[in-house]
Amino acid sequence: MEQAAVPGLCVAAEQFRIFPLDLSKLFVTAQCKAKQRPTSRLLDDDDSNNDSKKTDPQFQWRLFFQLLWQDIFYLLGAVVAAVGAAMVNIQIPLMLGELTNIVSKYTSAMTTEVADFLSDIRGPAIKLMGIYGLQGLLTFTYIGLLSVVGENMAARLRKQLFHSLLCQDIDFFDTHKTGELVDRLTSDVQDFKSSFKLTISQGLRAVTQTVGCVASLFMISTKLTFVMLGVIPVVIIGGTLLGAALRTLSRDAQEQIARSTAVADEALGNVRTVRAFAMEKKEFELYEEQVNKSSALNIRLGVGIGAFQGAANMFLNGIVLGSLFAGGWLISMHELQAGDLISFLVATQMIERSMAQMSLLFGHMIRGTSAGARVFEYIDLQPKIPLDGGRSIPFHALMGDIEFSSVGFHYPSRPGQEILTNFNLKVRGGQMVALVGLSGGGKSTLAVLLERFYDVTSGKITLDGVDLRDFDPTWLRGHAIGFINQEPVLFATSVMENIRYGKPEATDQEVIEAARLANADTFIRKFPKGYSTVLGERGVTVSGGQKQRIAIARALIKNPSILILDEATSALDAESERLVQEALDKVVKGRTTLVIAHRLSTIRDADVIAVVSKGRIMEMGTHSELKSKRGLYWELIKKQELEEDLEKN
Ligand SMILES: Nc1ncnc2c1ncn2[C@@H]1O[C@H](COP(=O)(O)OP(=O)(O)OP(=O)(O)O)[C@@H](O)[C@H]1O
Repeated sequence: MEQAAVPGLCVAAEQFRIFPLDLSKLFVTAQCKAKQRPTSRLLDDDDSNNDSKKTDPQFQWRLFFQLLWQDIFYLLGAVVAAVGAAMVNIQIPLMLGELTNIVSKYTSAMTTEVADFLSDIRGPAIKLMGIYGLQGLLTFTYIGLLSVVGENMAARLRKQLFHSLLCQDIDFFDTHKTGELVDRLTSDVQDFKSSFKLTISQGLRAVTQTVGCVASLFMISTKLTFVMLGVIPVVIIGGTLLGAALRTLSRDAQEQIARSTAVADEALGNVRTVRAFAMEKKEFELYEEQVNKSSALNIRLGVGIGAFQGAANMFLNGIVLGSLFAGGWLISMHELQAGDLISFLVATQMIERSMAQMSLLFGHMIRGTSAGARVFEYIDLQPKIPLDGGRSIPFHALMGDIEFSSVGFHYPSRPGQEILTNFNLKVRGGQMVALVGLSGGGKSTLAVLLERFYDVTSGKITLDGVDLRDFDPTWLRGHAIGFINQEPVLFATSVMENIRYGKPEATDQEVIEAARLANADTFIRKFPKGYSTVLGERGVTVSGGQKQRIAIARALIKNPSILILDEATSALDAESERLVQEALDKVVKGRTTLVIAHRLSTIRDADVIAVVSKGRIMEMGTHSELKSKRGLYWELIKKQELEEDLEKN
């Protein structure tokens, strides 16, 4: 009887190598991953960042099931295969016990016939091989099917979310940082997908295995099982307390990493500003400070995980030793066989592993559902101004008459600050109206209202007598109005594609025509690859004046009836300004044009000049009329002349 335990122990040792229990993963992967939101110099929070005041979004099961519905058969297949694999797994300890009993029978000196051994072992060995094979097949099936479901779901989520974000009102982008939105598209979708896959695969397996193995333990030996169950509460309490402390530490460490990443992100993203202010050393010091804090926290976490893992391993090995001791005692009393003890030990290991997985999964599930809730929140968000739908006027019939009638407006993000109050302005079709005035008076606001980036809060704006809100916004922005501002943004693609952005169906010839009209053709042809030259990120590889003329070509290619020029030349040097102004003079002819200008010299030829201050028109007339009045316009002229004199000297 004493000899019989030896081969059993060898099998047990093999089994323990199959199930290594790496507890460090429990904290590293289950930790609450802090969202890496830019913290702007770590101080954060202006009125545009009101996230901290918002409550956490709720997980929306309706959207979740809608998302899954298309892959329901794959999902059901995966669930069945995962549960099947777990049930097959439960058989393994019992089969190992059976094999051990046969092996131990031949360790006694009386039975040494090889033929007998082979015939005894053949049946159980083939059965175990079959079980291993089936388990492998089922594992392959559920992992494969879950990958299909998970990836399909993530792709659908990303597409729906991106579409929904693109459709949001402009005021949504006033209050949400780009980094946060990109974060939802990338890491939130990723977190949601991974935790979904893990919950289905490992969660179902772990629960089934735990229940099945506990039942097996009772079947093998009720006495030994009760001894085991007696120590489990101690493990759970100890593990929970230590685990909670380590999780907090882990979360702090993650948040600290996010903080240091935000510093690097901001510095690298704004490297030109950093260079211009010679702030490299300061930025490095800021980053160094954050990285040092993060490294200190991570060292503490590492030491904590080491201590926990050491204690846990000691405890788990103690359980093995205790089971061997108690089991051996039962064997000596002929109440248990060596094979049963092996079955018991392997089943115990399986339960430990399954429980460790469940605890790990709990963290994943929390993280996954909150990531999913954040994604669903924006998918479900409806914009107030739709992207399309409404009237349009054929190009030849559009007169371009614009009227602001008693318009009142405040930006949705700042309800307390009235920008326009009872604002009235009439622009006849084909007329050029210039808006001038002190900074912050509301000139650009008039332009964005005309583009219907926002809706007026009172009064109305009409185009050819029709309320702007009745028009199809896509037609309005895509065909009727061309907008050129001080800092146009170009995309990191070829010059040809950048201009074609204004009219996706335009031919190469049309693009070249638009570039010619915008005085851009000559310099584009001088680029190494002409119209195929790829511009750098945000168009940084062209000069300000060139960028502006490409932007003019892009606006012109849609042949808009109305042009809005918002300080289109104010960021340029004298020579570039001359070239751009020349281009603009050509293109404004025959179009209703709203010019917002600081340089009064550029708007002398405007049909009407309106002086805007504090959301109202203070004076209106031609250049010479306003000049002779010696009012606010005259003051502006004097101020500008003074500034120009100062600049020259
Ligand atoms: N997106 C926005 N959200 C909230 N407030 C805004 C927004 N854009 C502008 N404002 C505020 O509206 C007011 C009017 O700004 P607007 O840009 O229309 O003035 P402006 O006359 O064009 O000034 P400038 O000549 O300096 O460009 C300012 O007080 C500004 O701070």
